[in-house]
Amino acid sequence: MNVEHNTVSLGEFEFDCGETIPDLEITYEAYGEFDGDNAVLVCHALTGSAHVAGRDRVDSADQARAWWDDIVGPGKAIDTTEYYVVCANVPGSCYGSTGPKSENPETGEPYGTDFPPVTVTDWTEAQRALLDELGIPHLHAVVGGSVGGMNVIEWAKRHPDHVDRIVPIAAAARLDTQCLSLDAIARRAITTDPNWNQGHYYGEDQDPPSDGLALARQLGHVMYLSKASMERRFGRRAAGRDAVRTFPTDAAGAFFPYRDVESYLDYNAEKFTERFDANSYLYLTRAMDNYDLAAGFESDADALAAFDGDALVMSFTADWHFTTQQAEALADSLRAADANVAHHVIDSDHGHDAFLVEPDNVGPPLADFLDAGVDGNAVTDSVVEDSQESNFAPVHNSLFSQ
Ligand SMILES: CC(=O)SCCNC(=O)CCNC(=O)[C@H](O)C(C)(C)COP(=O)(O)OP(=O)(O)OC[C@H]1O[C@@H](n2cnc3c(N)ncnc32)[C@H](O)[C@@H]1OP(=O)(O)O
Ligand SMILES: N[C@@H](CCO)C(=O)O
Repeated sequence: MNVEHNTVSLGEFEFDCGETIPDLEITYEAYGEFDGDNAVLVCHALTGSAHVAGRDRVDSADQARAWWDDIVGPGKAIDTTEYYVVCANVPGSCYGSTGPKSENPETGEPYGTDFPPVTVTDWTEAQRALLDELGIPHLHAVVGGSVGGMNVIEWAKRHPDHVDRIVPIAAAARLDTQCLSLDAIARRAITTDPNWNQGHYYGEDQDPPSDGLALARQLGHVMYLSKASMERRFGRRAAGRDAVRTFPTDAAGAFFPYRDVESYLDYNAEKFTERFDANSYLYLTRAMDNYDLAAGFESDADALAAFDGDALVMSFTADWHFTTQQAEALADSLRAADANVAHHVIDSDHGHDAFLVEPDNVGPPLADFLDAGVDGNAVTDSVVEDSQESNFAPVHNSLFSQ
């Protein structure tokens, strides 16, 4: 697979908030050959990177490495022998693009929390500027999951003439209140860690706020799983004898079992603190929380009114972070905007991260949609019940199925 891995300087960048930095660098990866009209932009999720595919390419255990390798590659759903696939690390992140841990050229020190607040709009405009730099005026499609799906719909809102097809997966026009509250608690875990130091913890003699970041991630990780899958996978059982608690407990606490689910969350949180920057976690969760498709317009449909391409909205039945009903509301707004829309509901009990780990379910409709739009063979359009009390099961999925 032909892969470019580069960091480009986009020069002075004005953020949505009005602040500027003298130079925004964007790290991106591109796969395949550009033929003028085959570009597909992939938008990564909260803690993802530009490294969307090619698991064997670098020796790293980082979970953000090749995070959609089952979906992107030669002969895969986003076929790199057919499409020129670009994925860029978003501003504010910590995987190469400029963010809080980058050096502020004015001080020679890391920006820390002097870095301007970032929004999903900033990510979209940075991607637009990157594509200009790469000589790509028009996109065949923009695809992304989770907050990457918000990034996708922001493309349809801001650059409706620059993209033919959009695929927001496990996404919504805005986060619900429960998720906002969990994100706020997660940020509090970071900012109350004594090592956080108002976001200036990058000195050689300083430790990062790893305890706060680990807690924040554990809250996030629970949001990405479902009640049923956690029950099935861990139940109430105690962790194996080899499991090691990663934080101290008291003598009374040691009387009770260290549970398998705790071990799982602890292990993954520790791994996460090795790969992600706490300030970036603050910045990117705020961008996600702040996102509101209707901002500046009367409604979501108004915000999307200029987009008349094809849209494949994909959702998962057990995703409570971005529910199937929120996805249906987004699909309805796209329908009202006269786009060709299919809402493909995947019956899965994995939860939100199903978009990362169920390539057999995600791949076929995605591949067929990229090829033929909403008329693609594996693309279905499900009717979703309106009620908050429903179990989100699709009533039928026949409109576009064979
Ligand atoms: C674009 C992006 O989204 S990049 C970020 C990717 N997503 C995340 O990081 C979200 C949180 N992570 C996850 O949900 C998962 O790790 C995923 C989605 C990345 C992968 O899911 P799966 O393939 O099902 O992995 P699974 O959850 O089984 O295991 C994850 C790790 O926990 C370990 N683990 C599993 N059970 C236990 C347990 N009881 N105790 C301790 N560790 C455990 C596994 O050995 C594995 O370790 P490894 O990463 O060192 O190989
Ligand atoms: N688990 C994914 C999706 C979060 O929305 C991530 O960490 O990026």
